[in-house]
Amino acid sequence: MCAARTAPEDLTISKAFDTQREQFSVASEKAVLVSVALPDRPWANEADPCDEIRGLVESAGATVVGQLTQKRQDVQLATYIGSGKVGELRELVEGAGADVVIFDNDLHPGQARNLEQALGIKVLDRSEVILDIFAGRARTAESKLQVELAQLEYSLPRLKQMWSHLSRQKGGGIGLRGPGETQLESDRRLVQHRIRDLKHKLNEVTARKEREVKSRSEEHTVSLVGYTNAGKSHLMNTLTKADVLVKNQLFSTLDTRTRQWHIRDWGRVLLSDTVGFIRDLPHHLVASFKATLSEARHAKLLLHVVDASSPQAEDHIRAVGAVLKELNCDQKPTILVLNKIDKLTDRALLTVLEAHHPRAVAVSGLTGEGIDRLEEAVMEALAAGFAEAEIVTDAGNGRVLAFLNAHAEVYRQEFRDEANEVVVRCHLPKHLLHHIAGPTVKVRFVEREKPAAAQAERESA
Ligand SMILES: Nc1nc2c(ncn2[C@@H]2O[C@H](COP(=O)(O)OP(=O)(O)OP(=O)(O)O)[C@@H](O)[C@H]2O)c(=O)[nH]1
Ligand SMILES: [Mg+2]
Repeated sequence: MCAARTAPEDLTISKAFDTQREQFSVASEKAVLVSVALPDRPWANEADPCDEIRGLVESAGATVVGQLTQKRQDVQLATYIGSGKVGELRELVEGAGADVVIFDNDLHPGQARNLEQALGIKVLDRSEVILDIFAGRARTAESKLQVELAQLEYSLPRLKQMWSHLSRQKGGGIGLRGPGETQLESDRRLVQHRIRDLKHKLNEVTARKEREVKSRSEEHTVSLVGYTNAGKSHLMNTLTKADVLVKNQLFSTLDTRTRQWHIRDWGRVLLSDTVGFIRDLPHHLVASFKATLSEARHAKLLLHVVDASSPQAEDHIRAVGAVLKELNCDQKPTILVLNKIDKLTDRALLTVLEAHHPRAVAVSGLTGEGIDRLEEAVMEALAAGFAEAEIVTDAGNGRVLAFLNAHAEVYRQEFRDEANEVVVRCHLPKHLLHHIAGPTVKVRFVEREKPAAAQAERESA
């Protein structure tokens, strides 16, 4: 339920939110990175443990001025890293004149607060940086709502830390006493109120999107999913001759784009490009982006794009698998697309990936290599849910004839006057067959026939 909002509350919350955005934003700041390996969260790249967080921080607009790494058996409750390392970090921060420390790990609000007290500058974690990038890139009303919701849900348990920041900046003490405590309570209520309001708005967007997506349920819908920067948007442009944004940065795409893809000998497919995933994607973001991800959730087929030239390709495949599971998409027909093969200096890496994923298709969105094999694999996968059929029914069975004309690809319709029946030769989704079942309907499965239009196109080529 969403209570009616009043204008002044709106004003207050947006101010509080702006302050919080400012606190969490790292654009044009000098950052020191910290990456901690734990037994259940080892480094993806031992040779350069800060590789990914550096990419994220630079994508957010900050400059990296130093880094600190440590392997630990467990987390130090108060400050995540031990007191010796905190001292080392303080020296690094002072020496480099840093404005912010960014952890590649997720911190509890109390840990961030304690670290800020010890270091004297702001301390952010990986999720906050990802949220900051999303906030900076959100362009449509929908993605702005989604990002704001994710940020507020993330910030709610951290409001106290935010207020201690403000009180320190204003020359006050660190602890929250008296009026600060009251303000904290009222902010908490405002944030909760705004969260309810945003959820309500987003539920409406999600419901509308689901209706739109379902109205295309008879179409061949295919979604590109994959790790951020894997080349999804580039592949979309190559396949559909579209012109969507392609950039060598993390999270270029935040909104879904759908374009027509004409596959030779098959026909039209609707291809969607969507937001990229990353390991440990903040849970709130996945939940908030449900509307944007609805194309992927309802697609008949997923193309899981991976940057095969990355030494972390297997980690990326696993991380994407985890997000797909969270979206209940892990049982969907999926083709693994090993992209950027033009970039591979050592083709042995591709051989290893292909050995692990024998059904994967290797392509280059850049040079077009392998695209014909990808088209074949897509046709094969889409055809698995379809049947070629010859359907015989009474000539007067208008319901079945209308249904077939609306939902199937009808090649021929032949009336047999002597038997007063009609034979329809068509291609249709198997799950629709039960809609036409009845005592006067006979279905016979036959060999696939090329669609007339595709056949003509092939002959003229
Ligand atoms: N060499 C090479 N580079 C590629 C290929 N495909 C994409 N790229 C480059 O990889 C970078 C990322 O490409 P995008 O298509 O924006 O990646 P994305 O998966 O859509 O990324 P997000 O939207 O951020 O999730 C760009 O610099 C592309 O030019 C490829 O096949 N080969
Ligand atoms: Mg993209």
